[in-house]
Amino acid sequence: MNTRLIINPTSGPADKPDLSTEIVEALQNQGIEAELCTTSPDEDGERLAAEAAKAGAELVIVAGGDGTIEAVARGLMHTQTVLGIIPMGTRNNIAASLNIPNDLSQAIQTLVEGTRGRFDMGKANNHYFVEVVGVGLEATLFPWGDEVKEGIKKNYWAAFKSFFSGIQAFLQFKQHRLVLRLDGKRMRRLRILQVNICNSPRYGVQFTLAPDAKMNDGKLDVVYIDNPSKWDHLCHFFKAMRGERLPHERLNVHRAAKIDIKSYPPLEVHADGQYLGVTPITVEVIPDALLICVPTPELLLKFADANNSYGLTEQADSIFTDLPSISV
Ligand SMILES: Nc1ncnc2c1ncn2[C@@H]1O[C@H](COP(=O)(O)OP(=O)(O)OP(=O)(O)O)[C@@H](O)[C@H]1O
Repeated sequence: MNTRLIINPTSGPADKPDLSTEIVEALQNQGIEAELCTTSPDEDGERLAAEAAKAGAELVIVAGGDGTIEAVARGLMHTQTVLGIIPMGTRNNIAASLNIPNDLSQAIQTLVEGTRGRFDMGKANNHYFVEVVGVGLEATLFPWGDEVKEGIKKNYWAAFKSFFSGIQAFLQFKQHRLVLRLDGKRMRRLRILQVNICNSPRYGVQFTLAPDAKMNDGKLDVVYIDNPSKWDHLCHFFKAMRGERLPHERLNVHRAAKIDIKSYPPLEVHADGQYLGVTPITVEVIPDALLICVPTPELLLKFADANNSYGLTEQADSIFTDLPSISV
C-alpha cells in the first residue's frame, strides 16, 4: 500500500527522545513500508500530506502532537487518503477524542486492525480546525498558555513570568455582551466570559469540555455559562480537566451546524490555539471531511483488557463497525 509517514520529531515533552527509528521499525514489523518525511518549523505537515494525497497515497500516518495532526488533517481534507495517527504529543487530545491509544504498539495495532470512518472538521471564518473554537477569555489567555508550555520546555523563569502575566489578564478580563445565533435562529443576548464551539470532546490542557461531542455527528457543541462569576468559570474548567461537567443552572450546551457570534466590544477568537482575530465570527461544521483510521469496539476491549492507562471516551459505539479494516 502506498503510505507516507509524517513525523514531528519535536512533539511531546522536552525530554522525549526522537522515536523516528522505533516508529519506522515498528511499522515495518507490521508489514507497513512507509515513505518517511519529517516536519520542520516552516513545514507543519499540511503540504506533505496534501502532496501524498495528490500522488495517490492510500494512507498518511502522522506521528506527532495535536498541532501536527491538525496540519496533516487539513492537507487530507476531502480526499480518499486515510489518516492514521500515532500520538506523540504532550496532550494528545485528538487521539483521545478518537479513542486512539497513546501506547505506540497499540496505535500501530489500530492502523493494522482498525477501521476507517469519516469525521467532521470545523471552519471558523476561513480557517479549518479539528478540536475547538474559543471566543473570549480563553483566546485572550492562549498566548500566555503557549509561553508557559514553551517555557517549561526551555526556561522555567520565563514560564513563571508568563504564568503571572496570564493571571493578571484573567483578573482584568470583564464579562462581554454577546449575541449567539444557532443555525440562523436568534438567541437572547448573553453576558459571558467565554463561549466554546467544540468538534471534539477534548482539547487544550486535556479539557473535556464537551464530553458528549461526537466528531462524526455533523454538529458542533456550543458550551457557555451565561452571566458567570470568575469563580464559576474557574470551577467549570477545573471540572472539565477532570472530565466532569459543572452542575450550574446557567451552564448551557447546544448543538448546531452553524454558529454566528457577535459581541460588544469585540472578543478575541482562537481555533485549536491559533489566534484568528476578533468577533464577529461564523463557525460551521464540515461534515465527513476526513477519513481516519480508528479502533473498532473489539480492539477497544482488547486495549482495555491490556490495562493501559489511557482513558477511553465512549465514542466506540459511534465508530464504524460496518467498514472494512485497512489492509497493509
Ligand atoms: N523539526 C521541527 N523542529 C522544531 N519545531 C518543529 C519541527 N516540526 C514541527 N515543529 C513545531 O512543532 C509544533 C507542533 O507540535 P505538536 O503540536 O505536534 O506537539 P506538542 O505541542 O508537543 O503536542 P500537543 O499539541 O498534543 O500538546 C509546531 O509549532 C511546529 O512549528
